[in-house]
Amino acid sequence: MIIDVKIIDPRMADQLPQYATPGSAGLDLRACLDEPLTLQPNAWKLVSTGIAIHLEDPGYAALILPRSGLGHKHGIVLGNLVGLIDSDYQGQLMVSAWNRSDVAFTIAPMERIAQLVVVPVVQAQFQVVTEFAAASARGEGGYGSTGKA
Ligand SMILES: O=c1ccn([C@H]2C[C@H](O)[C@@H](COP(=O)(O)OP(=O)(O)OP(=O)(O)O)O2)c(=O)[nH]1
Ligand SMILES: [Mg+2]
Repeated sequence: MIIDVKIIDPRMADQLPQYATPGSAGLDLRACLDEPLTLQPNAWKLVSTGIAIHLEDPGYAALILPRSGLGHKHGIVLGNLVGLIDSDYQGQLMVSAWNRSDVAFTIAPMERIAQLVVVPVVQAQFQVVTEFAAASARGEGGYGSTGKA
């Protein structure tokens, strides 16, 4: 799939998001910073990526997800937990970097801080009913109704 990308910060021209391996699902996003950014414990900051994408087709969206190494080892996750990029969004991709740890962490300029996953999307339409046509095995059960183990 080809996605239009706009380079907002010229430093990103030769550092566009890439799949690290042939089987990667995520494209690493870099922190387009002028200087190192220190996030104190429990601080969060919106970080520019220096690029914009336009998916255009409403059959796609992109998700911004944490990188597992940064999240697990350093507590650097996302302030919005998951970022959803709409197919019609044309602005700069932004990463809400949140230091959920109790140790300060410094993000270096151009460091890979999160990853972008392009996913298919179905836009649903609602049809109002008073009863669902067929009873399911689950019915209204939820929130652990099937037991613990
Ligand atoms: O981590 C993120 C999340 C969102 N966005 C951009 C793309 C997305 O299409 C737009 C709106 O995001 P969302 O719909 O999640 O936010 P909202 O609070 O509902 O804002 P809006 O009223 O603009 O839809 O912001 C980012 O750049 N990074
Ligand atoms: Mg929205």
